[in-house]
Amino acid sequence: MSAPLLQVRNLSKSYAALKVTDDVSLDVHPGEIHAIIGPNGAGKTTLIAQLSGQLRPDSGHVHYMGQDITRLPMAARVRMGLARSFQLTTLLPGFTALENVAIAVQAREGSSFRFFRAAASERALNDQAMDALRDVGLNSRATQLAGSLSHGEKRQLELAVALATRPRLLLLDEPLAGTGHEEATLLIALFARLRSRVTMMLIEHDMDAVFRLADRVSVLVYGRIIASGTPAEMRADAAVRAAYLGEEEG
Ligand SMILES: Nc1ncnc2c1ncn2[C@@H]1O[C@H](COP(=O)(O)OP(=O)(O)OP(=O)(O)O)[C@@H](O)[C@H]1O
Repeated sequence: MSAPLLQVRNLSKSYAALKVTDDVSLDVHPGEIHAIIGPNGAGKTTLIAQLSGQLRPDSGHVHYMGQDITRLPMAARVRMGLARSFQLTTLLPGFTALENVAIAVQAREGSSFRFFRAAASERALNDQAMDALRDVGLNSRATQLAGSLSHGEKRQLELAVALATRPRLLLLDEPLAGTGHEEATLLIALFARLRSRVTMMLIEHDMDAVFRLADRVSVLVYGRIIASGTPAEMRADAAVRAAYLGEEEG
């Protein structure tokens, strides 16, 4: 197996007496979709926040592409290709879908666009933004205001914004939350299509999506990883069923 793209070692984080991340170690390999599942409040979002650089762990290490990034700020991680797909709140509702993505492209490219003349620069920006919209199947909605898009389309746009930073590893926090069956099916197909281009870590409550998409699943309960393996292994694991899947069935 190839060297891990992401290595998490003994990561811990507490809020007062509450251990939200408790000695977490896991590997994410290039090309895989690695799902993190667990009951509400298990610490999934807090874990992703420590991987994206939004939150400092109390102890432990995060290595990305062989480099210790534990203390790197989020912007530096994004430049290295480690991006988090943000929640809908970060979309700008009064701007078009294309503008929302163009802003993300500009943030990534930064100064490199200053070398172009204004008109050429704008065209180059829009071309890249349009590519990202096409990647998520939203090109026909480019001129619509983000605020006027349906919930599922906003989720697609959120993904286009993340893809515009050209990530190697994309951290996805409940990308299907709030979507209907049809929207979820479309997004699942989209992630399946993207898997050849980008490695993904996926937090998701939709077990159907997890078992369809994930190559590996890690199960988090009270901040600890209690099991890690293929979806089939996790489905058959008694501790996992008791801690989580059983709860769903109940
Ligand atoms: N800033 C904070 N201060 C104190 N406690 C916090 C803080 N952020 C999160 N927590 C607590 O940490 C625990 C883990 O929260 P987290 O949001 O990471 O869980 P989760 O697994 O993502 O949950 P869900 O599936 O409901 O989104 C929860 O008990 C939560 O109340």
